[in-house]
Amino acid sequence: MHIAIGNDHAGTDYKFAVLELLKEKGIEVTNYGTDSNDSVDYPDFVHPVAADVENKKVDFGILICGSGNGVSMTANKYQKVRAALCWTKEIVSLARQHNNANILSIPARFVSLPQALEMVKTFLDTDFEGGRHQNRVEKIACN
Ligand SMILES: O=C(CO)[C@H](O)[C@H](O)[C@H](O)COP(=O)(O)O
Repeated sequence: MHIAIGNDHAGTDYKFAVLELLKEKGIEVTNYGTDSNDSVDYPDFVHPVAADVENKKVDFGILICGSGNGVSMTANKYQKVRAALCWTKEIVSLARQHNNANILSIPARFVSLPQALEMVKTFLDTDFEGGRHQNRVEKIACN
C-alpha cells in the first residue's frame, strides 16, 4: 500500500505521529509536508496529495488541518477524489464502507491524537462494501 500525506501548520504534529504509525505498519508514504509549525496555506499541501490519488500514483491520501474543512474542500475539487472529513472512527468506517473514501481528512484541532490514530487505522482496515453503494459513488463525480 502507498499513501500520500499532506497537512498545514495546524496538522504538523499529528502528521508526524501518523507517519510513525504508517512506518510501523510497513506502509510506503509520500509526505508532501508541511513539516513546519509556521503558518502556511493548506491548498499548497493538498494539491499534490489529491493529484496523486486522482492519478492513482498512490492508493489513499491523508490530509490534516485544523478543522479538516480546508483540506477537504480543496481535495474534493478533483473528480476522482472522495475526501471524507471524519471525527470518529465510526464515521471513518462509513466513509470507506459506503462512500469508498480515498482520502481521510483529519480535524487536528477537534480530535485527540489517539482518536486521530484510531481513525487512520480504521481507514486503512475498512473496505468499500460496493453493492447498492457502487451506483451512488459513481454519481458523485460531475464532468
Ligand atoms: O481551513 C481551515 C479552517 O477550516 C483549517 O482548519 C486551517 O488549519 C485553519 O484555517 C488555520 O487557521 P490559522 O488561524 O491560520 O492557524
